[in-house]
Formats: sequence, structure tokens, C-alpha cells
Amino acid sequence: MDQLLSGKNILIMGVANKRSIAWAIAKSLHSAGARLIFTYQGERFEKNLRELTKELSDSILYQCDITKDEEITSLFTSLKEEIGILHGVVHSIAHAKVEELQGRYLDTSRDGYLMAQEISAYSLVAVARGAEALMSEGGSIVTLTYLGGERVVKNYNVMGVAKAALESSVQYLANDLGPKNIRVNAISAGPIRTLSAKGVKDFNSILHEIEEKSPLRRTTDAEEVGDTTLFLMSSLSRGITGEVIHVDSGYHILG
Ligand SMILES: CCCCCCc1ccc(Oc2ccc(Oc3cccc(O)n3)cc2)c(O)c1
Repeated sequence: MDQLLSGKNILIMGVANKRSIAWAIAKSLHSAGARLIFTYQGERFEKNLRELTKELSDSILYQCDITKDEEITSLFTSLKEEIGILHGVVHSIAHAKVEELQGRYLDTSRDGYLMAQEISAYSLVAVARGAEALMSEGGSIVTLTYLGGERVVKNYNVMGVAKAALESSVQYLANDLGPKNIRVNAISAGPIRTLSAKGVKDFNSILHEIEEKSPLRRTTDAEEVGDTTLFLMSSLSRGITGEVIHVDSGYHILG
């Protein structure tokens, strides 16, 4: 049966466990017929990922630490040999020092700032450069962002500034890659209870505010983000690039 993503090879970076947004994305793309390739940061994530991907037939796993250029280069060299062509990349990677996701942004350290930028924003640029060579039939690159990159959200601090850089990078990358029919977009997801969310102080209070105030009066679930990613990976979104799509029950429209 011809499905939306039949015959498409899609790389998914950032599945840590079954609660990861990237895992919900993987399930949406797999059920639409995509062939999935996963990367994990280091062996402490490998066991979990192998266990999870057992339920998805014909998945391939590679180790890749996105802070090392040589590991990104060897990832795409391996993909070139093993797969040959890539149609999509999901970038769902971010990090900041937990002590800098609370208190005053003013107190952000130089190395904390640089780490957040390197892992949460620059990594997309390096990955997009690697993917370009394999996207000979065009492609779609999707990254995850959050409202705190557009305006102040208490405690998001240094990660907000990194997401602002990520969202601007999406536009510059879209401009560079558009002539090759490679689209670059971001999904701005409402707060979802993931392993990463545990690093943000008072995460629960914002969930409550969203249930009370968001237009849809409910929080966002990872499956909705999975389905919007499916849309962005498919030809249904062929006219969209350089965009940020909010999957957040409409919360971002409120002052
Ligand atoms: C106060 C804002 C509440 C809503 C936050 C929504 C959200 C939740 C998780 C997000 O992803 C991360 C990823 C890494 C991250 O840094 C971490 C996470 C855990 C431990 C650690 O040392 N750093 C913080 C947030 C994210 O970008 C946005």
C-alpha cells in the first residue's frame, strides 16, 4: 500500500528513551512507511535505543556525538555507503547546564553559554552540511524548538538564547539549501514531560498554566509533534521552508 513516506530514508537524532519526542516522531514516520536510521550519543543510550527499535522493523543505529565534527563526517560517510540517499533528518538534540536553567540569565557562565549554543544550535548546521551531500533527490530537515526562544519564559534562560540561534539558523539554512529542494523547518512544541524536561525548574507550573489558558485548554502530547513532523517530511509541505510551526495548543498567541 503506497503510504506518505514509502521508500523514504529518514535519519532521527535524539531518541533517549520511550518518552523522547524523537521516539514519538519515529513511530509516526515508521507507520507512514519510512525507513529509519537512528543515532545515539554514547553507549549509555545504545541499549535503550536497541530495545526500543526492536519494534520497528529494519531500523539501523549509529553512534554519533554531535560535538565532534569527525563523528558527524563518519556518520554521513557510513550512510552514503550503506543507504546512499537520505530524504529527511530529524534533529531533536539540545543541552544546557541544569544550574543555568533557573535563576538569573545574567549569571550565565561563558562555558555554559557556549555549550548550550554548540549542542543545541550549531549541531544543526553541521548535520545539515552532512545531509546535503546525501539528499540528491531533495529532502526535509526538521528541528525542535520552544517558545522561550522567541520571548522570555522564566527559567528557560540560556536555552532560550540557544533556541533563538537555532530558529535563525533554520532560516539561513533554508535559504542556502532551497535551490537543492532541501527544506529546513522547526517545530515549536508545547512543554512535554521528557527526560530533558526534568532539567528545567518549575516545569510543572507551566503545564498547569497551559491547561488553564491555552486556546485548546490542554497540554501538547508527543504524538501530535510526531504527526506534524510527518507532514513536514511529506510532499504535503512541499511549499514550506524556513518556517516555525507551533504545535502548542495555540499557547504562543497569548501575550
Ligand atoms: C520554563 C520552561 C518550561 C517549558 C520547557 C519546555 C522544554 C522542555 C525540554 C526542553 O529540552 C531541553 C533539553 C535539554 C535541556 O538541558 C538539560 C536537561 C536535563 C539535564 C541537563 O543537565 N540539561 C533542557 C531542556 C526544551 O527545550 C523545552
